[in-house]
Amino acid sequence: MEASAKKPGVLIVDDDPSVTVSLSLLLKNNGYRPIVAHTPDRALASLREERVEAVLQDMNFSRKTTGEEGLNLLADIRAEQPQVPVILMTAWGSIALAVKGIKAGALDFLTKPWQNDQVLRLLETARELAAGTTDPAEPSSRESLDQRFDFSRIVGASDSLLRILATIGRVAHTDASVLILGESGTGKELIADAIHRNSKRARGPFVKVNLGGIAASLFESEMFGHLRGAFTDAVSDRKGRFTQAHGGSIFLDEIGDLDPGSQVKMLRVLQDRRYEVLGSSRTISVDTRVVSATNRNLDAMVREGSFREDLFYRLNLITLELPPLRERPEDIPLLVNHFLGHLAQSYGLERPQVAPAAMKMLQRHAWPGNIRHLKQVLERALLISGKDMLEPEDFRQHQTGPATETPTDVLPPVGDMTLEEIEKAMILKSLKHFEGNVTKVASSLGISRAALYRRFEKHGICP
Ligand SMILES: Nc1ncnc2c1ncn2[C@@H]1O[C@H](COP(=O)(O)OP(=O)(O)OP(=O)(O)O)[C@@H](O)[C@H]1O
Repeated sequence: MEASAKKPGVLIVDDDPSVTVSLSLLLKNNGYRPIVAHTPDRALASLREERVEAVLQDMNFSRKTTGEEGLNLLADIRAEQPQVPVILMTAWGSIALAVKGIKAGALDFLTKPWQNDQVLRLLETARELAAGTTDPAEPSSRESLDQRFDFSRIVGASDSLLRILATIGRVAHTDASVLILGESGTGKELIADAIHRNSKRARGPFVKVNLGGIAASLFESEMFGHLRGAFTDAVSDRKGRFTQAHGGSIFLDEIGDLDPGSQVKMLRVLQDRRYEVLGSSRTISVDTRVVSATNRNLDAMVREGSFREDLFYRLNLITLELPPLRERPEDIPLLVNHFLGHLAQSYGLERPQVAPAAMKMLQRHAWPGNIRHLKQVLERALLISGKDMLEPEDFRQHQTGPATETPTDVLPPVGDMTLEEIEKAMILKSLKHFEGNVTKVASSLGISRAALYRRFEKHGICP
Protein backbone atom coordinates (compact mmCIF):
# COMPACT_ATOMS: atom_id res chain seq x y z
CA MET A 1 0.00 0.00 0.00
CA GLU A 2 2.72 2.44 1.01
CA ALA A 3 4.92 1.53 -1.93
CA SER A 4 2.05 2.15 -4.32
CA ALA A 5 1.40 5.60 -2.78
CA LYS A 6 4.95 6.60 -3.72
CA LYS A 7 4.37 5.81 -7.36
CA PRO A 8 3.46 8.79 -9.52
CA GLY A 9 -0.30 9.18 -9.67
CA VAL A 10 -1.83 9.69 -13.10
CA LEU A 11 -5.47 10.69 -13.34
CA ILE A 12 -7.27 9.05 -16.28
CA VAL A 13 -10.49 10.83 -17.19
CA ASP A 14 -12.73 9.09 -19.73
CA ASP A 15 -16.37 8.04 -19.67
CA ASP A 16 -15.60 4.84 -21.57
CA PRO A 17 -14.67 2.04 -19.12
CA SER A 18 -12.82 0.07 -21.81
CA VAL A 19 -10.46 3.04 -22.20
CA THR A 20 -9.89 3.54 -18.49
CA VAL A 21 -9.37 -0.20 -17.89
CA SER A 22 -6.76 -0.64 -20.59
CA LEU A 23 -4.95 2.61 -19.78
CA SER A 24 -4.94 1.73 -16.07
CA LEU A 25 -3.36 -1.62 -16.84
CA LEU A 26 -0.73 -0.04 -19.05
CA LEU A 27 0.17 2.55 -16.40
CA LYS A 28 0.19 0.04 -13.57
CA ASN A 29 2.54 -2.24 -15.49
CA ASN A 30 4.88 0.66 -16.04
CA GLY A 31 5.33 1.94 -12.51
CA TYR A 32 2.49 4.47 -12.29
CA ARG A 33 -0.45 4.66 -9.94
CA PRO A 34 -3.57 5.06 -12.11
CA ILE A 35 -6.51 7.01 -10.67
CA VAL A 36 -9.71 6.67 -12.70
CA ALA A 37 -12.54 9.16 -13.12
CA HIS A 38 -15.50 8.63 -15.44
CA THR A 39 -16.99 12.11 -15.10
CA PRO A 40 -15.58 15.64 -14.90
CA ASP A 41 -16.92 16.05 -11.35
CA ARG A 42 -15.19 12.89 -10.19
CA ALA A 43 -12.00 14.04 -11.90
CA LEU A 44 -11.97 17.32 -10.00
CA ALA A 45 -12.71 15.53 -6.74
CA SER A 46 -9.79 13.11 -7.34
CA LEU A 47 -7.53 16.02 -8.07
CA ARG A 48 -8.31 17.45 -4.64
CA GLU A 49 -8.08 14.14 -2.80
CA GLU A 50 -5.00 12.54 -4.34
CA ARG A 51 -1.49 13.48 -5.32
CA VAL A 52 -1.70 13.67 -9.11
CA GLU A 53 1.42 14.18 -11.23
CA ALA A 54 -0.24 14.16 -14.65
CA VAL A 55 -3.69 13.92 -16.21
CA LEU A 56 -4.76 11.95 -19.29
CA GLN A 57 -8.03 13.51 -20.32
CA ASP A 58 -10.67 12.63 -22.91
CA MET A 59 -12.47 15.54 -24.59
CA ASN A 60 -16.02 14.20 -24.79
CA PHE A 61 -18.30 12.99 -22.04
CA SER A 62 -21.93 11.83 -22.29
CA ARG A 63 -23.12 11.88 -25.89
CA LYS A 64 -21.97 15.32 -26.87
CA THR A 65 -19.07 15.39 -29.31
CA THR A 66 -18.38 19.10 -29.40
CA GLY A 67 -15.54 18.81 -26.93
CA GLU A 68 -17.05 21.63 -24.92
CA GLU A 69 -17.16 19.56 -21.73
CA GLY A 70 -13.56 18.55 -22.27
CA LEU A 71 -12.48 22.17 -22.63
CA ASN A 72 -14.46 23.13 -19.52
CA LEU A 73 -12.88 20.35 -17.51
CA LEU A 74 -9.44 21.36 -18.74
CA ALA A 75 -10.10 24.94 -17.60
CA ASP A 76 -11.22 23.68 -14.18
CA ILE A 77 -8.14 21.45 -13.80
CA ARG A 78 -5.88 24.33 -14.80
CA ALA A 79 -7.56 26.64 -12.31
CA GLU A 80 -7.32 24.04 -9.54
CA GLN A 81 -3.78 22.73 -10.16
CA PRO A 82 -2.00 24.77 -12.83
CA GLN A 83 1.29 22.93 -12.32
CA VAL A 84 -0.15 19.50 -13.21
CA PRO A 85 0.46 18.69 -16.90
CA VAL A 86 -2.63 17.63 -18.86
CA ILE A 87 -2.43 15.39 -21.93
CA LEU A 88 -5.60 15.35 -24.01
CA MET A 89 -6.96 12.33 -25.85
CA THR A 90 -8.85 12.88 -29.04
CA ALA A 91 -9.72 11.17 -32.32
CA TRP A 92 -7.66 11.88 -35.47
CA GLY A 93 -10.59 13.73 -37.01
CA SER A 94 -10.75 16.19 -34.14
CA ILE A 95 -7.17 17.32 -33.79
CA ALA A 96 -8.48 20.88 -34.17
CA LEU A 97 -10.14 20.38 -30.80
CA ALA A 98 -6.85 19.24 -29.27
CA VAL A 99 -5.23 22.37 -30.66
CA LYS A 100 -7.88 24.46 -28.88
CA GLY A 101 -7.00 22.52 -25.73
CA ILE A 102 -3.30 23.28 -26.12
CA LYS A 103 -4.09 26.95 -26.48
CA ALA A 104 -6.07 26.64 -23.25
CA GLY A 105 -3.04 25.23 -21.42
CA ALA A 106 -2.91 21.47 -22.09
CA LEU A 107 0.65 20.24 -22.49
CA ASP A 108 0.13 17.84 -25.38
CA PHE A 109 -2.33 15.51 -27.02
CA LEU A 110 -2.69 11.88 -28.06
CA THR A 111 -4.86 10.55 -30.83
CA LYS A 112 -7.10 7.52 -30.26
CA PRO A 113 -6.49 4.65 -30.81
CA TRP A 114 -3.27 5.36 -28.93
CA GLN A 115 0.06 3.54 -29.14
CA ASN A 116 1.12 2.36 -25.70
CA ASP A 117 4.73 3.42 -26.14
CA GLN A 118 3.57 6.90 -27.10
CA VAL A 119 1.39 7.27 -23.99
CA LEU A 120 4.36 6.30 -21.83
CA ARG A 121 6.74 8.60 -23.71
CA LEU A 122 4.41 11.60 -23.38
CA LEU A 123 3.85 10.94 -19.68
CA GLU A 124 7.57 10.68 -19.06
CA THR A 125 8.22 13.93 -20.95
CA ALA A 126 5.39 15.67 -19.07
CA ARG A 127 6.79 14.63 -15.70
CA GLU A 128 10.37 15.52 -16.58
CA LEU A 129 9.34 18.95 -17.83
CA ALA A 130 7.22 19.55 -14.73
CA ALA A 131 10.17 18.54 -12.53
CA GLY A 132 12.47 20.91 -14.45
CA THR A 133 10.25 23.94 -13.95
CA THR A 134 10.49 23.62 -10.19
CA ASP A 135 14.29 23.23 -10.26
CA PRO A 136 15.40 25.94 -7.83
CA ALA A 137 18.97 26.11 -9.09
CA GLU A 138 18.35 28.28 -12.15
CA PRO A 139 21.92 28.74 -13.38
CA SER A 140 22.84 32.31 -13.98
CA SER A 141 26.39 32.33 -15.27
CA ARG A 142 28.06 30.81 -18.28
CA GLU A 143 30.51 28.99 -15.98
CA SER A 144 27.79 27.29 -13.99
CA LEU A 145 26.10 26.16 -17.20
CA ASP A 146 29.37 24.87 -18.61
CA GLN A 147 29.93 22.81 -15.49
CA ARG A 148 26.71 20.95 -16.05
CA PHE A 149 26.34 20.79 -19.82
CA ASP A 150 28.36 20.56 -23.00
CA PHE A 151 27.98 23.91 -24.78
CA SER A 152 31.57 23.89 -25.96
CA ARG A 153 30.81 24.97 -29.52
CA ILE A 154 28.56 27.86 -28.54
CA VAL A 155 30.26 31.18 -27.87
CA GLY A 156 28.52 33.97 -25.95
CA ALA A 157 27.55 35.11 -22.48
CA SER A 158 24.78 37.65 -23.10
CA ASP A 159 21.69 37.35 -20.89
CA SER A 160 19.53 36.33 -23.82
CA LEU A 161 21.92 33.52 -24.84
CA LEU A 162 22.28 32.36 -21.23
CA ARG A 163 18.51 32.13 -20.91
CA ILE A 164 18.44 29.93 -24.01
CA LEU A 165 21.26 27.72 -22.76
CA ALA A 166 19.51 27.35 -19.39
CA THR A 167 16.33 26.24 -21.15
CA ILE A 168 18.30 23.74 -23.21
CA GLY A 169 19.81 22.40 -20.00
CA ARG A 170 16.34 22.00 -18.57
CA VAL A 171 14.76 20.23 -21.53
CA ALA A 172 17.59 18.46 -23.38
CA HIS A 173 17.28 15.23 -21.41
CA THR A 174 13.54 14.95 -22.09
CA ASP A 175 12.01 13.85 -25.38
CA ALA A 176 10.10 17.12 -25.75
CA SER A 177 9.97 18.48 -29.29
CA VAL A 178 11.84 21.76 -29.64
CA LEU A 179 11.18 24.46 -32.23
CA ILE A 180 14.04 26.90 -32.79
CA LEU A 181 13.15 30.27 -34.30
CA GLY A 182 15.53 32.97 -35.41
CA GLU A 183 16.87 34.89 -38.38
CA SER A 184 19.27 33.26 -40.78
CA GLY A 185 22.74 32.80 -39.31
CA THR A 186 21.74 33.15 -35.63
CA GLY A 187 22.99 29.66 -34.77
CA LYS A 188 19.85 27.51 -34.97
CA GLU A 189 21.72 24.46 -36.21
CA LEU A 190 24.33 24.85 -33.49
CA ILE A 191 21.58 24.99 -30.86
CA ALA A 192 19.90 21.88 -32.30
CA ASP A 193 23.24 20.10 -32.10
CA ALA A 194 23.63 21.19 -28.45
CA ILE A 195 20.20 19.79 -27.59
CA HIS A 196 21.22 16.42 -29.03
CA ARG A 197 24.67 16.41 -27.38
CA ASN A 198 23.14 17.05 -23.98
CA SER A 199 20.37 14.49 -24.34
CA LYS A 200 20.24 10.86 -23.34
CA ARG A 201 20.34 10.16 -27.09
CA ALA A 202 23.78 11.74 -27.52
CA ARG A 203 25.37 8.46 -28.55
CA GLY A 204 22.66 7.92 -31.17
CA PRO A 205 22.55 9.58 -34.60
CA PHE A 206 21.85 13.28 -35.17
CA VAL A 207 20.23 13.47 -38.58
CA LYS A 208 19.86 16.84 -40.20
CA VAL A 209 17.27 17.30 -42.94
CA ASN A 210 17.05 20.49 -44.94
CA LEU A 211 13.37 20.55 -45.79
CA GLY A 212 13.82 23.65 -47.92
CA GLY A 213 15.95 21.58 -50.29
CA ILE A 214 13.54 18.67 -50.79
CA ALA A 215 11.06 18.82 -53.68
CA ALA A 216 7.48 17.97 -52.65
CA SER A 217 7.45 14.98 -55.01
CA LEU A 218 10.47 13.45 -53.25
CA PHE A 219 9.38 14.13 -49.69
CA GLU A 220 8.18 10.61 -48.82
CA SER A 221 11.07 8.85 -50.46
CA GLU A 222 13.56 11.13 -48.69
CA MET A 223 11.92 10.96 -45.26
CA PHE A 224 10.57 7.40 -45.19
CA GLY A 225 12.79 5.68 -47.76
CA HIS A 226 11.77 3.42 -50.62
CA LEU A 227 12.18 -0.10 -51.87
CA ARG A 228 13.67 -0.80 -55.25
CA GLY A 229 10.98 -0.52 -57.91
CA ALA A 230 8.61 1.56 -55.72
CA PHE A 231 8.54 4.14 -58.54
CA THR A 232 10.27 4.51 -61.90
CA ASP A 233 13.52 6.04 -60.65
CA ALA A 234 13.84 3.78 -57.60
CA VAL A 235 16.67 1.61 -58.88
CA SER A 236 17.79 0.50 -55.44
CA ASP A 237 16.50 0.48 -51.86
CA ARG A 238 16.94 3.74 -49.98
CA LYS A 239 16.93 4.33 -46.24
CA GLY A 240 14.76 7.25 -45.22
CA ARG A 241 15.83 9.99 -42.80
CA PHE A 242 13.51 8.77 -40.06
CA THR A 243 15.07 5.30 -40.24
CA GLN A 244 18.52 6.88 -40.02
CA ALA A 245 17.44 8.91 -36.99
CA HIS A 246 16.12 5.90 -35.03
CA GLY A 247 17.52 5.98 -31.49
CA GLY A 248 18.78 9.54 -31.93
CA SER A 249 17.44 12.96 -32.90
CA ILE A 250 16.16 14.35 -36.18
CA PHE A 251 16.73 18.02 -37.00
CA LEU A 252 14.07 19.32 -39.36
CA ASP A 253 15.65 22.51 -40.68
CA GLU A 254 13.61 25.07 -42.64
CA ILE A 255 10.37 23.46 -41.44
CA GLY A 256 8.48 26.58 -42.57
CA ASP A 257 9.27 25.67 -46.18
CA LEU A 258 7.16 22.48 -46.16
CA ASP A 259 4.36 22.46 -48.74
CA PRO A 260 0.81 21.64 -47.50
CA GLY A 261 0.87 18.03 -48.78
CA SER A 262 4.14 17.26 -47.02
CA GLN A 263 2.91 19.00 -43.86
CA VAL A 264 0.13 16.48 -43.41
CA LYS A 265 2.53 13.55 -44.01
CA MET A 266 4.91 15.05 -41.45
CA LEU A 267 2.08 15.48 -38.95
CA ARG A 268 1.12 11.82 -39.29
CA VAL A 269 4.60 10.49 -38.63
CA LEU A 270 5.20 12.88 -35.74
CA GLN A 271 1.83 12.05 -34.27
CA ASP A 272 1.93 8.26 -34.59
CA ARG A 273 5.71 7.70 -34.69
CA ARG A 274 4.97 5.22 -37.45
CA TYR A 275 5.43 5.28 -41.19
CA GLU A 276 5.61 3.04 -44.22
CA VAL A 277 8.56 2.78 -46.55
CA LEU A 278 7.44 3.51 -50.15
CA GLY A 279 6.76 0.25 -51.95
CA SER A 280 6.31 -1.71 -48.72
CA SER A 281 3.16 -2.25 -46.70
CA ARG A 282 5.02 -2.87 -43.46
CA THR A 283 4.59 -0.22 -40.78
CA ILE A 284 7.80 0.87 -39.08
CA SER A 285 8.01 2.48 -35.64
CA VAL A 286 10.50 5.23 -35.07
CA ASP A 287 12.00 6.38 -31.82
CA THR A 288 13.51 9.79 -32.40
CA ARG A 289 13.57 13.21 -30.76
CA VAL A 290 12.33 15.98 -33.01
CA VAL A 291 14.05 19.35 -33.17
CA SER A 292 12.98 21.76 -35.89
CA ALA A 293 13.97 25.24 -36.99
CA THR A 294 12.92 28.01 -39.30
CA ASN A 295 13.73 31.63 -40.02
CA ARG A 296 10.14 32.21 -41.13
CA ASN A 297 7.42 33.64 -38.93
CA LEU A 298 5.51 30.41 -38.27
CA ASP A 299 2.93 32.16 -36.10
CA ALA A 300 1.97 34.41 -38.98
CA MET A 301 1.99 31.44 -41.38
CA VAL A 302 -0.42 29.60 -39.09
CA ARG A 303 -2.65 32.68 -38.96
CA GLU A 304 -2.75 33.06 -42.71
CA GLY A 305 -3.32 29.32 -43.21
CA SER A 306 -0.08 28.38 -44.98
CA PHE A 307 1.23 26.27 -42.06
CA ARG A 308 -0.94 23.69 -40.29
CA GLU A 309 -1.74 24.67 -36.74
CA ASP A 310 -1.83 21.03 -35.56
CA LEU A 311 1.68 20.44 -36.94
CA PHE A 312 2.86 23.67 -35.31
CA TYR A 313 1.72 22.41 -31.90
CA ARG A 314 3.29 19.01 -32.54
CA LEU A 315 6.65 20.71 -33.05
CA ASN A 316 6.72 23.35 -30.38
CA LEU A 317 6.33 21.79 -26.98
CA ILE A 318 9.34 23.97 -26.26
CA THR A 319 10.11 27.07 -28.36
CA LEU A 320 13.50 28.75 -28.39
CA GLU A 321 13.79 32.18 -30.00
CA LEU A 322 17.34 33.03 -30.91
CA PRO A 323 17.89 36.79 -30.77
CA PRO A 324 19.53 38.46 -33.76
CA LEU A 325 23.18 39.40 -33.24
CA ARG A 326 22.37 43.15 -33.24
CA GLU A 327 20.39 42.58 -30.03
CA ARG A 328 23.35 41.05 -28.20
CA PRO A 329 26.35 43.24 -29.09
CA GLU A 330 28.04 42.19 -25.83
CA ASP A 331 28.65 38.79 -27.46
CA ILE A 332 30.50 40.30 -30.42
CA PRO A 333 33.97 40.61 -28.81
CA LEU A 334 33.75 36.98 -27.66
CA LEU A 335 32.70 35.83 -31.11
CA VAL A 336 35.37 37.95 -32.83
CA ASN A 337 38.12 36.48 -30.67
CA HIS A 338 36.80 32.98 -31.16
CA PHE A 339 36.51 33.21 -34.93
CA LEU A 340 39.80 35.03 -35.45
CA GLY A 341 41.60 32.39 -33.40
CA HIS A 342 40.06 29.54 -35.37
CA LEU A 343 40.39 31.15 -38.77
CA ALA A 344 44.01 32.22 -38.22
CA GLN A 345 44.84 28.70 -37.14
CA SER A 346 43.12 27.07 -40.10
CA TYR A 347 44.90 29.41 -42.59
CA GLY A 348 48.24 29.03 -40.78
CA LEU A 349 48.38 32.78 -40.06
CA GLU A 350 49.29 34.82 -36.99
CA ARG A 351 46.18 35.74 -35.07
CA PRO A 352 45.66 39.51 -35.42
CA GLN A 353 44.40 41.85 -32.69
CA VAL A 354 41.37 44.04 -33.17
CA ALA A 355 41.78 47.73 -32.35
CA PRO A 356 39.22 48.99 -29.77
CA ALA A 357 37.71 51.40 -32.31
CA ALA A 358 37.23 48.54 -34.78
CA MET A 359 35.61 46.37 -32.13
CA LYS A 360 33.23 49.22 -31.26
CA MET A 361 32.33 49.56 -34.91
CA LEU A 362 31.65 45.82 -35.21
CA GLN A 363 29.45 46.02 -32.12
CA ARG A 364 27.39 48.84 -33.62
CA HIS A 365 26.82 47.11 -36.95
CA ALA A 366 23.34 45.66 -37.72
CA TRP A 367 24.59 42.27 -39.06
CA PRO A 368 21.65 41.29 -41.28
CA GLY A 369 23.25 37.87 -41.83
CA ASN A 370 24.00 37.55 -38.09
CA ILE A 371 26.82 35.34 -36.83
CA ARG A 372 27.48 33.72 -40.22
CA HIS A 373 27.88 37.22 -41.66
CA LEU A 374 30.27 38.30 -38.89
CA LYS A 375 32.37 35.22 -39.50
CA GLN A 376 32.58 35.96 -43.24
CA VAL A 377 33.60 39.57 -42.64
CA LEU A 378 36.33 38.51 -40.21
CA GLU A 379 37.61 35.92 -42.65
CA ARG A 380 37.92 38.50 -45.43
CA ALA A 381 39.55 41.07 -43.17
CA LEU A 382 42.04 38.47 -41.96
CA LEU A 383 42.97 37.34 -45.46
CA ILE A 384 43.01 40.72 -47.16
CA SER A 385 44.57 43.06 -44.59
CA GLY A 386 47.51 40.88 -43.55
CA LYS A 387 47.94 43.18 -40.49
CA ASP A 388 48.71 42.40 -36.84
CA MET A 389 46.16 44.93 -35.71
CA LEU A 390 42.84 45.22 -37.51
CA GLU A 391 41.54 48.79 -37.73
CA PRO A 392 38.05 50.07 -38.60
CA GLU A 393 38.99 50.54 -42.29
CA ASP A 394 39.90 46.84 -42.55
CA PHE A 395 36.28 46.01 -41.94
CA ARG A 396 34.48 48.99 -43.41
CA GLN A 397 34.54 47.87 -47.02
CA HIS A 398 33.45 44.32 -46.21
CA GLN A 399 30.88 44.89 -43.56
CA THR A 400 27.67 44.71 -45.49
CA GLY A 401 28.59 41.50 -47.23
CA PRO A 402 29.43 40.63 -50.80
CA ALA A 403 26.95 43.02 -52.40
CA THR A 404 28.80 46.21 -51.44
CA GLU A 405 32.04 44.90 -52.82
CA THR A 406 30.71 44.79 -56.35
CA PRO A 407 32.34 47.72 -58.10
CA THR A 408 29.55 49.75 -59.68
CA ASP A 409 31.40 49.96 -63.03
CA VAL A 410 31.14 46.19 -63.64
CA LEU A 411 27.36 46.34 -63.32
CA PRO A 412 25.29 46.58 -66.53
CA PRO A 413 23.91 50.00 -67.53
CA VAL A 414 20.83 51.08 -65.62
CA GLY A 415 17.68 49.72 -67.30
CA ASP A 416 19.44 46.75 -68.93
CA MET A 417 18.71 44.17 -66.26
CA THR A 418 16.18 43.80 -63.47
CA LEU A 419 17.25 42.88 -59.98
CA GLU A 420 15.74 39.41 -60.52
CA GLU A 421 17.86 38.92 -63.66
CA ILE A 422 21.01 40.05 -61.88
CA GLU A 423 20.28 37.68 -59.02
CA LYS A 424 19.82 34.76 -61.42
CA ALA A 425 22.97 35.64 -63.38
CA MET A 426 25.03 35.86 -60.16
CA ILE A 427 23.76 32.49 -58.95
CA LEU A 428 24.61 30.87 -62.29
CA LYS A 429 28.05 32.48 -62.24
CA SER A 430 28.83 31.15 -58.77
CA LEU A 431 27.48 27.71 -59.64
CA LYS A 432 29.89 27.61 -62.55
CA HIS A 433 32.73 28.92 -60.42
CA PHE A 434 32.22 26.37 -57.65
CA GLU A 435 31.36 23.57 -60.09
CA GLY A 436 27.88 23.06 -58.65
CA ASN A 437 28.93 22.89 -54.97
CA VAL A 438 25.77 24.31 -53.40
CA THR A 439 27.29 24.88 -49.96
CA LYS A 440 30.09 27.00 -51.41
CA VAL A 441 27.70 28.88 -53.69
CA ALA A 442 25.38 29.70 -50.77
CA SER A 443 28.30 30.82 -48.64
CA SER A 444 29.76 33.00 -51.43
CA LEU A 445 26.38 34.68 -51.91
CA GLY A 446 25.96 35.15 -48.15
CA ILE A 447 22.71 33.17 -47.91
CA SER A 448 21.71 29.83 -46.41
CA ARG A 449 21.50 26.68 -48.52
CA ALA A 450 17.74 26.67 -48.04
CA ALA A 451 17.47 30.25 -49.24
CA LEU A 452 19.59 29.29 -52.25
CA TYR A 453 17.32 26.32 -53.05
CA ARG A 454 14.32 28.65 -52.90
CA ARG A 455 16.02 30.86 -55.44
CA PHE A 456 16.83 27.84 -57.67
CA GLU A 457 13.13 27.09 -57.69
CA LYS A 458 12.17 30.70 -58.32
CA HIS A 459 14.53 31.06 -61.29
CA GLY A 460 14.04 27.52 -62.63
CA ILE A 461 17.73 26.67 -62.10
CA CYS A 462 18.71 22.98 -61.88
CA PRO A 463 22.04 22.95 -60.02
N1 LIG B 1 26.98 31.24 -30.57
C1 LIG B 1 27.80 30.85 -31.55
N2 LIG B 1 29.10 30.59 -31.30
C2 LIG B 1 29.94 30.22 -32.28
N3 LIG B 1 29.59 30.10 -33.56
C3 LIG B 1 28.31 30.34 -33.87
C4 LIG B 1 27.35 30.72 -32.90
N4 LIG B 1 26.15 30.88 -33.50
C5 LIG B 1 26.35 30.61 -34.80
N5 LIG B 1 27.64 30.29 -35.03
C6 LIG B 1 28.23 29.96 -36.35
O1 LIG B 1 27.58 30.79 -37.31
C7 LIG B 1 27.28 30.07 -38.49
C8 LIG B 1 25.79 30.06 -38.73
O2 LIG B 1 25.15 29.28 -37.72
P1 LIG B 1 23.98 28.24 -38.03
O3 LIG B 1 24.21 27.54 -39.34
O4 LIG B 1 23.77 27.41 -36.82
O5 LIG B 1 22.80 29.29 -38.23
P2 LIG B 1 21.29 29.05 -38.65
O6 LIG B 1 20.48 29.95 -37.79
O7 LIG B 1 20.99 27.58 -38.61
O8 LIG B 1 21.28 29.59 -40.15
P3 LIG B 1 20.22 29.33 -41.36
O9 LIG B 1 18.87 29.83 -40.89
O10 LIG B 1 20.75 30.17 -42.45
O11 LIG B 1 20.25 27.85 -41.64
C9 LIG B 1 27.88 28.68 -38.29
O12 LIG B 1 29.18 28.69 -38.84
C10 LIG B 1 27.93 28.53 -36.79
O13 LIG B 1 28.90 27.63 -36.39
